[in-house]
Amino acid sequence: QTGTVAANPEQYDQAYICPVTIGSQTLHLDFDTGSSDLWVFSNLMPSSEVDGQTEFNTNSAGATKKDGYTWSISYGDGSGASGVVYADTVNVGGATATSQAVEAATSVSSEFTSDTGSDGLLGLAFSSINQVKPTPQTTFFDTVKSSLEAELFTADLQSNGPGSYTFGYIDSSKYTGSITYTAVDNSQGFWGFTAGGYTVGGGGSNSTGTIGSAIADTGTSLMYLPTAAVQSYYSQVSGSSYSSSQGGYIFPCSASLPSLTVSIGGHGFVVPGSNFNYSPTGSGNTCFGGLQENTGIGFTIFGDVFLRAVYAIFDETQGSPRIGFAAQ
Ligand SMILES: CC1CCN(C(=N)N)CC1
Ligand SMILES: CC1CCN(C(=N)N)CC1
Repeated sequence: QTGTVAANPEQYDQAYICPVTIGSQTLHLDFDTGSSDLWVFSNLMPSSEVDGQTEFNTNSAGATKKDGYTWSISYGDGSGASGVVYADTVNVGGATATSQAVEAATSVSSEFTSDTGSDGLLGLAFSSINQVKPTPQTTFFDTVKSSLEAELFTADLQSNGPGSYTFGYIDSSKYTGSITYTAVDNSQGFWGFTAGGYTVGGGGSNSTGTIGSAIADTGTSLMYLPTAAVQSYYSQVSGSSYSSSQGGYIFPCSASLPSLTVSIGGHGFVVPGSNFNYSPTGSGNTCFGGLQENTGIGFTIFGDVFLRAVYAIFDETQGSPRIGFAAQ
């Protein structure tokens, strides 16, 4: 089997939300290659924590409670959720898991309550970091992968318009040139890979540094690189500065933004300058940069700002996992 589903950007491309059918309900979930739990708003939550989201009905005929199973998850930005566990049929664009662990929330943090476009998350990192106790559950991809035409999924994220995720096949209309594959280190549960050198702007203002280990993360909006690369980038953006009040680099919204070329698997991938204007700060006609320092996160993250510039293939067809990137 295969699946194809639209990836709809929230405001400022902050996250990508996809329709998922669970039993007879359709919920809109944030697909996240940086976590491994499929959790949903549910009828078990206090109404004070729900602001229009669709609630998974744990009383529906097809939902089977997994007695004694609970979950609790917290994300890098301090948000979090917790609850209990059911098994139900989950269909993502035609790819169907007949008995998938669906983590029904009994409580969510305010960040999720106010994220009115999202009814929960669908984790696509490795099942080794699933947060269900007493027994971790498999991700949707792990549950269905043996039944897919090919054991892979792909991400084509777009700005301000629908992109797509596919399960089980590569859509050759989504990229140009060839796919460059590189090995994945999943020892921490993420789609980890090694990135090489970088160049700011097309003018050959070559860098001397290399980026090193990184993760490909659809659930992170921005791109977080080592300080040296970030300082090198913003040194080419006139009027840019680090704003402690905004919590990152900002610049005049009218600034001309250079591209950033990153070498992965020996191929240079170009992120256009426009990708690095993330959103207005709301003050002084300054804008918040889509490239920020990785200090404090503990990971170099190739988030949506990078992933919008490529077609990404999350591939387990070779036995050990690999990730592929192609220009688009
Ligand atoms: C390493 C962190 C990256 C951001 N996260 C995520 N997309 N769920 C949390 C883990
Ligand atoms: C990876 C997750 C981080 C937390 N999120 C949020 N605050 N809306 C959702 C995505």
